[in-house]
Amino acid sequence: MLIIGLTGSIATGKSTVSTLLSTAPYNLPIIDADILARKVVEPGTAGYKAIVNYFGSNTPDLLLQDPATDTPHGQPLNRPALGRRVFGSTEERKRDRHVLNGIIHPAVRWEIYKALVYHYIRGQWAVVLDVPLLFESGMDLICGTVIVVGVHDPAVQMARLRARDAHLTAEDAENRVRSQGDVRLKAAQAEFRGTEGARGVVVWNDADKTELEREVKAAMANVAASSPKWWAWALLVAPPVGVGVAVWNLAVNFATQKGWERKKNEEKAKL
Ligand SMILES: CC(C)(COP(=O)(O)OP(=O)(O)OC[C@H]1O[C@@H](n2cnc3c(N)ncnc32)[C@H](O)[C@@H]1O)[C@@H](O)C(=O)NCCC(=O)NCCS
Ligand SMILES: Nc1ncnc2c1ncn2[C@@H]1O[C@H](COP(=O)(O)OP(=O)(O)OP(=O)(O)O)[C@@H](O)[C@H]1O
Repeated sequence: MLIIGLTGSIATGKSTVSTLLSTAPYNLPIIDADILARKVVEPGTAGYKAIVNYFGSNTPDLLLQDPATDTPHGQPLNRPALGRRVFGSTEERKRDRHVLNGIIHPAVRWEIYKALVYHYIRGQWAVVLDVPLLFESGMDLICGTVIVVGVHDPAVQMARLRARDAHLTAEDAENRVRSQGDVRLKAAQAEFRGTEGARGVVVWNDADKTELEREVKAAMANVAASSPKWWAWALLVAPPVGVGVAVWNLAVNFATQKGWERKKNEEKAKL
């Protein structure tokens, strides 16, 4: 089964692309890390308790105060309020973001592994792993292909974010954009994996949605040519070969990650 990692930066169009990939003619199953990140902090979960323990004492509006949303396990998290605690570039925000990631990411990773096994057993030829922090969390290691959805112009990204999330102030929106790496760098990292053989693919989303559909079609033609369906089924009926190929992929991705880090360090040293 081909694991297609889908990433980008905030509001660059990942969800729009994953919606396209989940419908005809692609019909791919989607594992959405944002959805899982909500599930693992629902009232009553270990993640919820850890967040309330750490952030509760100095975030007065951490929980929603609306009786309509109460559950038997407690009041749900007030996500915009938590977002104000963790998005931004001050040391305090970075530290709090690190703590929140440390609570949520291991739980999300576990949910992702469970979902991958489920789709593998069902004989899917490919599955899309929609993870905003794919590179940062190291999950690109397990992906046969990484698709980065990017926009060249940060102003377009900001305008789309503000239009979609009207409840965010300009400062909130700036903080969210600054909390994620530059999407152009992520695009370069995808290309570094190798565009031939579709290990890394970049979908630029500066124009309208029709153009985006065209970009996605071209990207998926490239991916399907590099990893045909018969190959996924061959791996399913011969598990030892499947395991061998998975180990080989991991090794290649690990070497590529190291190569990318070396390249970035060399570029930094030149400055
Ligand atoms: C802080 C939270 C509660 C804010 O929730 P809210 O509903 O307002 O935003 P939402 O979850 O839809 O996130 C919107 C976008 O922000 C970006 N983002 C989310 N978390 C992070 C993070 N830790 N670091 C950088 N960017 C992030 C992603 O692009 C995401 O798609 C929430 O984002 C969260 O729990 N983040 C930590 C978990 C995480 O890293 N999720 C990303 C996938 S694992
Ligand atoms: N090509 C486009 N033209 C116009 N609007 C677009 C285009 N692509 C996406 N959008 C809009 O931009 C907003 C952000 O897109 P989307 O939600 O897909 O981004 P995302 O990368 O998944 O964001 P997040 O990281 O916050 O989850 C949405 O309102 C979407 O409808």
